[in-house]
Amino acid sequence: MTVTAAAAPDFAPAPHLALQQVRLQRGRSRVFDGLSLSLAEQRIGLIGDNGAGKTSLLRLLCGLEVPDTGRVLSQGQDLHAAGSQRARWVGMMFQNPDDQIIFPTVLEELALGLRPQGLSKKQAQAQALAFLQQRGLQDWAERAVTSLSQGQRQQVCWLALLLAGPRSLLLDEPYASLDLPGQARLARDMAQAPQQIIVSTHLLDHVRHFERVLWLDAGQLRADGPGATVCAAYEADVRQRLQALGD
Ligand SMILES: Nc1ncnc2c1ncn2[C@@H]1O[C@H](COP(=O)(O)OP(=O)(O)OP(=O)(O)O)[C@@H](O)[C@H]1O
Repeated sequence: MTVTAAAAPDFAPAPHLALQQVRLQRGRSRVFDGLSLSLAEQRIGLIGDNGAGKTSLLRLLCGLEVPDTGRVLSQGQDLHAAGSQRARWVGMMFQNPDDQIIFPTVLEELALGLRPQGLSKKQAQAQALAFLQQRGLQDWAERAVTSLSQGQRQQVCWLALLLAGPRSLLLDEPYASLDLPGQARLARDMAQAPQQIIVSTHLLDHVRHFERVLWLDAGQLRADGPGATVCAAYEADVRQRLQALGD
């Protein structure tokens, strides 16, 4: 059996997420105050300082945060009204793998993402095993997630998302714990994935070549355009701020 990630994508030709006048309060922070965005490109980067709102934006886009006012749409449909169908539209790889992984073994975790496609537990586990075998990772199938390093757990999260194959993949700091080979593997997988990918990162070289990068600054869109242009503008701003501090 050949199992490719996202083997049966159900996305329309142009995956399209959108925020309409979104206001979001998290704790005491007013994170977004009327943010509107249309996200149609295949590769979108999110950059900006700590606390700028990158994770909050990704959480809104996958339905983990509900806006206080405004709407989040996927292909024109309200994300929050979609219920369980949402898992076929968007999936997120968390910054901290322990926020994502639910099951004790790698195989069970990977199989979970296939269940929304209507597969039985047995069918899902068989597909997940075939997927691991194709990648030479069959030894991982029965391994306890707790026995994996942080970077290996992050890899499991990526594989689970890739296998589940929603039409938009949201990655929050996916490179944070990966070694250099792991980063290269992830970049290669991303380049080959047919889905829309939105990735938040502080490692600008991973998004500099993207067709679109958003620079978030205190919940506002500071710049929006081709990766090379927006990354250069952010770097220049950081240099200027450091100079002003006398560093
Ligand atoms: N669980 C939470 N409860 C309350 N406020 C939060 C919570 N998580 C984030 N915030 C606040 O929301 C704002 C945006 O945080 P967010 O995590 O989206 O930023 P970020 O750009 O992803 O930062 P980083 O680069 O550090 O990951 C910050 O002011 C932060 O203090």
